[in-house]
Amino acid sequence: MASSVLNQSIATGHCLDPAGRSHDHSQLVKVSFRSAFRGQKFQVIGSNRDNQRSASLISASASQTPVFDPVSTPSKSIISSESRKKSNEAALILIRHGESLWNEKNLFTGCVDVPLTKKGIEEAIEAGKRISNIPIDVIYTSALIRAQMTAMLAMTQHRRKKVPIILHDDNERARQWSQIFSEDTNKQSIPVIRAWQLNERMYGELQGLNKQETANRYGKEQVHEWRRSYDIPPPNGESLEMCAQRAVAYFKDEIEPSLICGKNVMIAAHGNSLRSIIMYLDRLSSQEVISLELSTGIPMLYIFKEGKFIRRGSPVGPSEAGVYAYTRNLAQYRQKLDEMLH
Ligand SMILES: O=C(O)[C@H](O)COP(=O)(O)O
Repeated sequence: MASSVLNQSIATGHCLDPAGRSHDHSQLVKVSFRSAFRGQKFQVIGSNRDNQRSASLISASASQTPVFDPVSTPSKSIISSESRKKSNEAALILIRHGESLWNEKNLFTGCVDVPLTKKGIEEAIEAGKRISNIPIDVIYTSALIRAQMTAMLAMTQHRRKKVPIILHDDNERARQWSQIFSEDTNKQSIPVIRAWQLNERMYGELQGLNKQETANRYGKEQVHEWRRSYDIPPPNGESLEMCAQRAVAYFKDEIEPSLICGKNVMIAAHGNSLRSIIMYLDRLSSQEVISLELSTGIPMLYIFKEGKFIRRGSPVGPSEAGVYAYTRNLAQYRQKLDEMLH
């Protein structure tokens, strides 16, 4: 019986990515454990905070240089390992969940856990087609079903055909009972990490109210202020600033280390938790973020390279020959996928 022993070691603050390159992360705890993905050694990088258990999870063996992961074999590699190191980059895909049943009813949703509508399901599948050629090594979702549905439905369209598997590591039994006993199956899996920190902003006493009726009752300006100001919370709810304090902190502490180690990440979350993360990525002011709106189910691509986030726009469908969102590395990944699949 595979042990899912969690061996915890305080690292020297270095994360070794799969290619053996070390990245200095002072104050980081490197925790490695044989997880539910038996046999596949995972390197769990997380902040030194007491929430090590929710530390980022990156697969240490799934791929060497993630952008070339699924089909690269040394003989076929069209980029020398040296230039790979130089060109090491990571893709970050952000996607707001598809339309939910309460979006359809125009109700304030916040942290109420409602599923997608049929249209939302279709949006998630369409989003999956748009990112079907982009490498994904780990997926983060909020703890809410509408984000998890969006991620899983989108991944049904991915051409690499790896299987996204939601990690259940809330306790030792959950870890033990969700173990996988095949190395090959592990390699064909993508860990999905659920994090409440990525939940939609908590809308307090507006949750469940109709947005139009609320505007009629309290006035359009007041509702707009609650919905789109930076630091004014709805009654007993979270302001965007308060949402950012948890969502951006989680991104920096738990997700960014995976990107630094070259892992390609998808985050499926919510309008406001993603607005707060984009505010960080694009360095928007509290004034600029007010006008930032995210549509449901539209993927946005960033490239993380040399510590910077470069916004690449929203990838159009896989059929387009040369989409502006792709970088050279991503175009080569797509080419290698084509070779593998034909
Ligand atoms: O929580 C909700 O109601 C929506 O997901 C986002 O609402 P908002 O666009 O009013 O912030």
